[in-house]
Amino acid sequence: MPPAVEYIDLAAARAVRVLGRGAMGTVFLVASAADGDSVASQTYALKVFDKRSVAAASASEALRRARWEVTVLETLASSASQAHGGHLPTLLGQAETGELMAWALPYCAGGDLNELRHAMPDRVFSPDAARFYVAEIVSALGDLHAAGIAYRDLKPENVLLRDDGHVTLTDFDLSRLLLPPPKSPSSSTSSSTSSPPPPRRRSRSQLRRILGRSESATTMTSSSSSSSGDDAHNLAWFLNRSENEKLKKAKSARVTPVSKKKKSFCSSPAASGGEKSFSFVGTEEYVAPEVVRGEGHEFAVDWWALGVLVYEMAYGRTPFRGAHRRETFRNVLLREPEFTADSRRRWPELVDLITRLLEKDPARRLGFAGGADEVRSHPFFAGVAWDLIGEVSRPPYIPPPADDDIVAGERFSVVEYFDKLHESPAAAPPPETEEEMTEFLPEF
Ligand SMILES: Nc1ncnc2c1ncn2[C@@H]1O[C@H](COP(=O)(O)OP(=O)(O)OP(=O)(O)O)[C@@H](O)[C@H]1O
Repeated sequence: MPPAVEYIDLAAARAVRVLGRGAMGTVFLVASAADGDSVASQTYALKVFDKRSVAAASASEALRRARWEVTVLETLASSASQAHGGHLPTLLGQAETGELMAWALPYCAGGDLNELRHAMPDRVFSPDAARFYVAEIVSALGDLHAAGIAYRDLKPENVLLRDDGHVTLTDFDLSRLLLPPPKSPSSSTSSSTSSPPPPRRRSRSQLRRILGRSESATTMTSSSSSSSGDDAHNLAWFLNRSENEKLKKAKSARVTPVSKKKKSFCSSPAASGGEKSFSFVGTEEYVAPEVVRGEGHEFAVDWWALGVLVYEMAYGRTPFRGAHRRETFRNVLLREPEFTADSRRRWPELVDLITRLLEKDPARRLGFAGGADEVRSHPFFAGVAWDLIGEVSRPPYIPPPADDDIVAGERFSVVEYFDKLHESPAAAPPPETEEEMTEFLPEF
């Protein structure tokens, strides 16, 4: 792990390229010339929120959200819970000026799990490859939950691959601090659990408003329903990253209707200390039924999202996706995931894992009672050396060594990049309108 640093001199930060853009900002690959031990001599990802990029009415909320992400990363840094292999990012440093807020994270050279899936034959992972990645994600979620953080945005695009091929979760602006789950003495099954407190359901009209809020479909490119062949390890063409960029799926639509106007059905306890959150956030294909229903939710939403993710890894599509949001949510509430007869016969443990994670009643869901330990003890993971995961297990795919750009490519100033955007407004992305921003704002 690179050493933690506390301060980044933004004026000196030189970027090799833009790694990605999201609702919260632009992520740069920074690889400045070596000048000692400072962060400026390292290669790292710098996430930058431009305070000028949002409409004034939304600026304070957006800034609060950026700060929240840094707070979560700081919480992780001070948490002793990363016991199973360090699959959560290390906050390397941060900086803030009048215009920009920035924080540095280790650079993940291997892209994300969604890109990698698209590089697979039939766009699905073999059960062995899936087991490797899912085991590391379970470890990451276990560490997060132990730190009292519900992730609430698990999806393949947020699972990044480090240069050693192991995974790191990213994007914590929708995360929520809750009371950590009590330690379970054993990995008991969910059937022995008590029921959760009485749910606070949405009224029928509130539910109708949510279901009817948008008819736009998410963008998914893969529709294969066959399971992986044994050649899923053939990743040769994935090494051609520029080719792979063309296949990158558009980010799944996020669901965060939390504008002030809509708070009537987003009432929540305080940001920390509450055992449940009532806000309505996530990405629609991964959102758990209790979130759609407006019941209080907690760590179990992450185990639901894991079930969706495992299904997608195995089948090349998410299990509940409808033609539009209303249909997706209806499917989440009412439909059971479909499995091919072939996969039931060949990989019964995988099918059982998905079925138990996609249990609609959170109190009966795998992981609800016994947390990550309960998930780890599922037969699908038989043989996984949990204590050594991240150290000795061999990733199915190792990204190529640092590209030439990092070693000798041109650099540009991060500060000037944003200044230029605002000098020539035509080149700048339009500021978010208040309505657009309401899609992104987490409730605090
Ligand atoms: N540490 C990293 N290493 C390499 N690439 C990264 C890293 N962090 C982020 N990226 C790239 O930048 C993109 C945007 O990052 P991220 O998802 O954190 O931003 P965001 O603004 O929070 O996005 P969202 O719209 O999902 O909230 C990612 O999809 C990924 O491609």
